[in-house]
Amino acid sequence: MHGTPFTVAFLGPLGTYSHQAAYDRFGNTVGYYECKTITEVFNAIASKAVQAGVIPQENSIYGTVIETYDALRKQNVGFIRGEIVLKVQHCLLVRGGVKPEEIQCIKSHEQALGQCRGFLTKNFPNASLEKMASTAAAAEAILTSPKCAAICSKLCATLFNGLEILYEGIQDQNSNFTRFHVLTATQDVELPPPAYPAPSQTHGLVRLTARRDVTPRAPPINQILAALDLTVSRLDRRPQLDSPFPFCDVYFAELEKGDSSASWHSAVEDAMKRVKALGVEAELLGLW
Ligand SMILES: O=C(O)C(=O)Cc1ccccc1
Repeated sequence: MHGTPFTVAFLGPLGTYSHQAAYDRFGNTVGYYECKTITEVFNAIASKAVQAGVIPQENSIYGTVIETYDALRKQNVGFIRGEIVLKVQHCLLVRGGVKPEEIQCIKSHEQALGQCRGFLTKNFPNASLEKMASTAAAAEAILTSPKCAAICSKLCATLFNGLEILYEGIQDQNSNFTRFHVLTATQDVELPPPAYPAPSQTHGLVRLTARRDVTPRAPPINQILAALDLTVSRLDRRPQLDSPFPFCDVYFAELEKGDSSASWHSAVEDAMKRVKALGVEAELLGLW
């Protein structure tokens, strides 16, 4: 008898950077499940329609992927189990034969539009910019919008018949990397081993919520970080949507293991206990 094949959700369609990142990690050992938005990837994991998902998290030029952190504010959002870093080289694609001077609009994912802002301002100051759900969705859309171009990967020129590359390497810095998270519904879902040697666990993500409606004298973030007393390698902040007070935030502290030989999991659990003793909510969103 065959079990359910291990299936990985990603922001589709085929040809997105998320697809490439997922393939780099899982290769042809798993089934794939295309989603239309990043939020849909989170939903597919939470509803157990898939066993894992790949989510873009940050880019070295344009920074945080906002939709990802907004989703990470929810309860039972899944658990981060790994990361994939992908080198990103953007191309400008058009329908075959379209000249640069004919381009009136440029479509892509907001991250890609942001990563190429300098190029777009210099070369297409009058074109309108249209945010799409993904880079490959933009490539697909220009098949039926001849006056538009798409920012996407070179791979899309092969995947979508009738498109050609007008410019290559158009992002504002030659060095451009996106980091993706591998998510499962819970910590105990068994992941297929990566083709490369699995790195030992050195990262953690903790969500920190100081609730002024519950604890009016909620401590400021510097006191919360001092109580964590671990290396915080990255800190993100998004508005707390259900707070009756304006300008209350949720913080996401990415932790990095130091030299200590103690168990990383228990070091993070102990740090969370110190934070909770201040009356602050601390939830573990990932260990990898
Ligand atoms: O739209 C895509 O291809 C994605 O996977 C999101 C994204 C967009 C731009 C750079 C990295 C990831």
